[in-house]
Amino acid sequence: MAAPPAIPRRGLFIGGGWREPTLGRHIPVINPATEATIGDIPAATAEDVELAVAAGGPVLARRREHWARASGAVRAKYLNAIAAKIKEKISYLALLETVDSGKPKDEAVADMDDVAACFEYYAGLAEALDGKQHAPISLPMEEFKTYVLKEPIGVVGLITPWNYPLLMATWKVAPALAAGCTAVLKPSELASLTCLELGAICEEIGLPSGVLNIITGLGPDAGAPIASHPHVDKIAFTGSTATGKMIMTAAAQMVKPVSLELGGKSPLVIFDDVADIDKAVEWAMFGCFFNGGRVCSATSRLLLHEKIAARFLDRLVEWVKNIKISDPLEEGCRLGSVISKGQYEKIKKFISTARSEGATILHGGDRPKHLGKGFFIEPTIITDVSTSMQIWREEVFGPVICVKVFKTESEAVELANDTHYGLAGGVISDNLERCERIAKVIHSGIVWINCSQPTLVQAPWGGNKRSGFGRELGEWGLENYLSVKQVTRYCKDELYGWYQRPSKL
Ligand SMILES: NC(=O)c1ccc[n+]([C@@H]2O[C@H](COP(=O)([O-])OP(=O)(O)OC[C@H]3O[C@@H](n4cnc5c(N)ncnc54)[C@H](O)[C@@H]3O)[C@@H](O)[C@H]2O)c1
Ligand SMILES: C[N+](C)(C)CC=O
Repeated sequence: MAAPPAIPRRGLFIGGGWREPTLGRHIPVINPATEATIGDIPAATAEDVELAVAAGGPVLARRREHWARASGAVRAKYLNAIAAKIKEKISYLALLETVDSGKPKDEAVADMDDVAACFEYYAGLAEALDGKQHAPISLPMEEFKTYVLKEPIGVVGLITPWNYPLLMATWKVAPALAAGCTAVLKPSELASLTCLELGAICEEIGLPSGVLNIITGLGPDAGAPIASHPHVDKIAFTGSTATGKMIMTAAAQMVKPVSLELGGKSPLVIFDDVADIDKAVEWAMFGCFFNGGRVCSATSRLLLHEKIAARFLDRLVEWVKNIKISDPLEEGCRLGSVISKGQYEKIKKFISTARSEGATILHGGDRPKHLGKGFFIEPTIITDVSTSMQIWREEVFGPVICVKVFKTESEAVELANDTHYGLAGGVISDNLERCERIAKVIHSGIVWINCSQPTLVQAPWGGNKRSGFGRELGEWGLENYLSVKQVTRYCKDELYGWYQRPSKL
């Protein structure tokens, strides 16, 4: 088993340096796999948000202007330097995230790889942005010439969740900085350690002070003041639909743009023509048990064609029994603990409600017998589910999959779309025409064919309906932080000639 990492004690990262929170409060950091308190993080309040956003006053404003006016190529140098430092510290950061969140060490390493790749990708887009400035607009007249500038939106507030702590922050920080924005990042109070280390990395590479500020603390105390701050020009939020609504309400008071990446209850439809059942089973598992199911896009509603349902479920149970559930620092762990006691209790309640509503717990549903301590829950498969049940309708955000059986393609589509959410969906079939047909009619921002969950930094990410709006990643991620300015010039020597020239007296 890997040795637990040393936990650094950090302050808030404001204006390029570290500060104790104004009110001196801290939040304990609990390793959810051992229940031990391993450190603490600062609990910021509105006073600290004020410092991060505005208290730098004119000096900070000048620095921000400097960052905004720097060429994309200059900003790219800093982003590449951050990526290089992440790579240098990858094992340490991964271990830190493992003990902070309970996710398996191997998954944390993969996340840190993605973090570095995301900074590198947006370094590339920052450079390319220089070449896209002054793009001419074709006009049907000669007296005007128009071009377009893409300018940073300004100061952005980035509020992020605990499921992929540093990666979800990076999806926002990297494009925001690439665009020339300055940012205040507020990670989740349940997993902030690696985001604070990002502050240390910014310090090490000499990122101009005030460009990225990192405020840790509780949502209502440290997140809400960012959302409602008059000098924060945009909010990018990833988290629950309930919090997303509050953020949108606060931002609306100042007509502040928001992008919202919210929850999901995504379907995975599996047809009877799959020749290789094990291949489909593995994707179904990846879709809902990877990262302990704490994935916004988890395909947590499994739809099985009636002809393969029994065989598929037998095989799924066999595979699931084979998952190594252990302290996430152990070699080969594939399911760690959930994030907190609160989340553990919430997931147990989902399972007991499903049981009391008449569903069958086909597998799992409890704490694994070999683990006496820590917030562990077995991978859980729930069958005999009806569409009115809570387990079908609400996001669990844990290792719990619910199953329904269908007879026809149209019934499968109807069930797949039977949700207020619209983040992702998947279809597995050996008939590619059928897959393409279904990809078109699933109401979601992402559709996977013959797989579930691959996430590519180059491709757009985001949802419809109550899963939010706006797209992260790819060029869409950069556009989130850019404002488009039209510049139009009148270029004839003569008068425009609409009004009559007064006579010269
Ligand atoms: N769509 C996506 O890409 C995506 C990705 C990851 C997670 N998620 C969603 O995130 C949720 C899980 O994350 P969570 O439990 O951390 O969500 P959450 O909504 O509880 O918290 C998210 C962030 O918002 C902050 N916050 C809470 N109350 C606030 C308030 N009143 N004002 C401002 N900020 C506030 C929290 O401190 C945290 O930093 C799930 O619903 C999941 O689906 C979505
Ligand atoms: C996209 N992903 C899976 C990395 C994060 C969503 O929760």
